[in-house]
Amino acid sequence: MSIELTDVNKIYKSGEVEVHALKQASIDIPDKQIVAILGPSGSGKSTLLNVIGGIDRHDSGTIKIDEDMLDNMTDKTLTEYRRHTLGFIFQQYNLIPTLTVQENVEVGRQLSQNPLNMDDILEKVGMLDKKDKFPFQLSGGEQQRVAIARALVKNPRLLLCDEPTGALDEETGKKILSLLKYVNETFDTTVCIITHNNGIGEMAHKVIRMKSGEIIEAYENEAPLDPEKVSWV
Ligand SMILES: Nc1ncnc2c1ncn2[C@@H]1O[C@H](COP(=O)(O)OP(=O)(O)OP(=O)(O)O)[C@@H](O)[C@H]1O
Repeated sequence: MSIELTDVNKIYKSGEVEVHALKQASIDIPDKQIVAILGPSGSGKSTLLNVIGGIDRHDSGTIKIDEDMLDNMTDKTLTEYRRHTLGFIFQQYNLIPTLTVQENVEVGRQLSQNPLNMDDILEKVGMLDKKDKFPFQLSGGEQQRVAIARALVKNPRLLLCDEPTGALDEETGKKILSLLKYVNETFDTTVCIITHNNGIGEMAHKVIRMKSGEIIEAYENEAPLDPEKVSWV
């Protein structure tokens, strides 16, 4: 799934104060790539992901996802787009504490018209043998695997990840990155990863660097590193 942003602006207003969270952002993300979005806190990374994911609307400019323009999509079409095309993964996993692993993943499956087989996905993320456990019985890395399974079972063409390893230690974080790479290669999923960790840029096909709402740098990596080999900062 390819993504093309042209001169995208997003301004948040609270009272008299305006925050220009995205300033004339233009970027191409080719299909089937892993993209790392880097930048300091408040630089606009989540805003960029949220407008691409149709969670938030941009104020001006154009966003094209494959051949579809998000700009004038009705709320209904945007909901369909989020439901059928996207998977989201967050730093805090957002699992439902009263549901088992299997039941949490079932929530994702129910949202899709074209879901993948639940046990296959649980096996691929290494959680099949723990499918009857509750989130509190799992480590952070295991909970993130379940969150990835919940996103993947929908069979999304685009996976949007906001600090997916932010709560994890280096060893576990690298395992999660390896899983994202595996997902990208196995399912041809385009994967966008927001991170403070510059090392994650080393495994991406493309790196986008943001500062104060602007995309200040974007480059392709000739030879993305294996996730196990990236530096961890
Ligand atoms: N809903 C909102 N209402 C008002 N201002 C917002 C809102 N969301 C974000 N902002 C502001 O927009 C700017 C960009 O925020 P954003 O969350 O996109 O940055 P970020 O790079 O993802 O930061 P972090 O790494 O801390 O998550 C910040 O100044 C933030 O305070």
